[in-house]
Amino acid sequence: MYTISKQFTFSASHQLLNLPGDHPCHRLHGHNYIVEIELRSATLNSTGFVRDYNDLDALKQYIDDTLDHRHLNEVFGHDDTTAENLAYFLYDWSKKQWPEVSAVRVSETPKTWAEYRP
Ligand SMILES: Nc1nc2c(c(=O)[nH]1)N=C([C@H](O)[C@H](O)COP(=O)(O)OP(=O)(O)OP(=O)(O)O)CN2
Ligand SMILES: [Zn+2]
Repeated sequence: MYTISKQFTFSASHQLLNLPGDHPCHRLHGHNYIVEIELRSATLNSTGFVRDYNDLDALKQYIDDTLDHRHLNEVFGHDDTTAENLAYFLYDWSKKQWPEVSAVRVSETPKTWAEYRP
């Protein structure tokens, strides 16, 4: 099995309003998010790729258009704007574009990663 991955970044604000009021993440704050998309395949195409990394530029465009420099609670229309939910949201969109997508990971801080992998 072959696995490839590519990272994308965006900046956004959010508030986890379902946390207790004294939790720091209840307050308005922002992150420089890192999104990592993973694709898997048992075979390679005629070029020797699982898929050309350049094909994934559509995800960069989607992230720029929908998430970058936005308030995530407004984008999603709810207050559970967690890294887990972001990972699922971006997995769901990406899987519809590229069937080889196997997981999406989201980092909010240098020490944290959340992953959605069905
Ligand atoms: N399972 C999750 N836990 C938390 C999430 C999340 O999305 N999933 N999000 C947050 C906050 O939005 C933010 O990411 C804070 O994370 P945290 O690691 O607490 O960041 P800090 O910099 O404050 O932590 P240090 O321990 O000082 O590094 C919270 N939890
Ligand atoms: Zn946060």
